[in-house]
Amino acid sequence: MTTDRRVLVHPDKESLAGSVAARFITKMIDILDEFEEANVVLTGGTMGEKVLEAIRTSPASHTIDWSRITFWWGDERFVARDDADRNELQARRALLDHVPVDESKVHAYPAAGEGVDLDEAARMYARELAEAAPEGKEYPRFNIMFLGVGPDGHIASLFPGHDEIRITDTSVVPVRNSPKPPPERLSLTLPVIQSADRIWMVLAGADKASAIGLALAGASVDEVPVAGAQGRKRTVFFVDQEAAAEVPAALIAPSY
Ligand SMILES: O=C1O[C@H](COP(=O)(O)O)[C@@H](O)[C@H](O)[C@H]1O
Repeated sequence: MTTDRRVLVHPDKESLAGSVAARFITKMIDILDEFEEANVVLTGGTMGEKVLEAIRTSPASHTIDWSRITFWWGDERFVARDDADRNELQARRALLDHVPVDESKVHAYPAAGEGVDLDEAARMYARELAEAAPEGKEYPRFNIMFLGVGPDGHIASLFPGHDEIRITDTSVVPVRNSPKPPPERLSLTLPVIQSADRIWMVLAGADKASAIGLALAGASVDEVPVAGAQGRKRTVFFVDQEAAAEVPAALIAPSY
């Protein structure tokens, strides 16, 4: 894990989404030059969806060999598969339904109403991760993990002050009583998040400013979960100007 965290500030949501999309396409081409297969973790949330739309509409999106990317999600709302709240549905509509992915490599969480309860759903996703992992590991090596950040500092479905943020002995947790609806969710745990090579956080809006400010000022992970989001190689906050309002100037890298 590296402690180096960068903050790249963009004028608005549109330029932020476009810039992350361009970086994603370039980085994926590099990764797929180096490795046969890549693992990417998607996020729900407003900016997560906007970034996927920007990747889809980029004239360069066809330069990626989509069939060599395995997709995972950092978290999921435990609702019916066709519920508009579902992160999987949002990502499919924004990107996955429009590019030639290999459907066997799209690993969505189980959905509610399909005969599996929340606890079993968490165990099933943990097994899926383990089956795709290198020998002796519990989950794949994630090349890029996208994360959204809530106004309360939550990442994936790990909320401040809730037990799940402290769980380290499993890769996937069932979440009940989420402070943000819907109440039942599934989430990767913090050790899995911290195992990613690159964590790319995408967030915009004034309501996110204090979460990112506190995280970078050294708040505890228990109080502000995003403080614990650090990848092995790179950790980048892609933000708009409003979300950057409380970031110390010294931490802001030029973005172009
Ligand atoms: O519920 C969730 O919220 C966060 C952030 O969402 P936003 O709309 O405030 O950007 C997201 O990261 C997470 O994946 C999702 O399940």
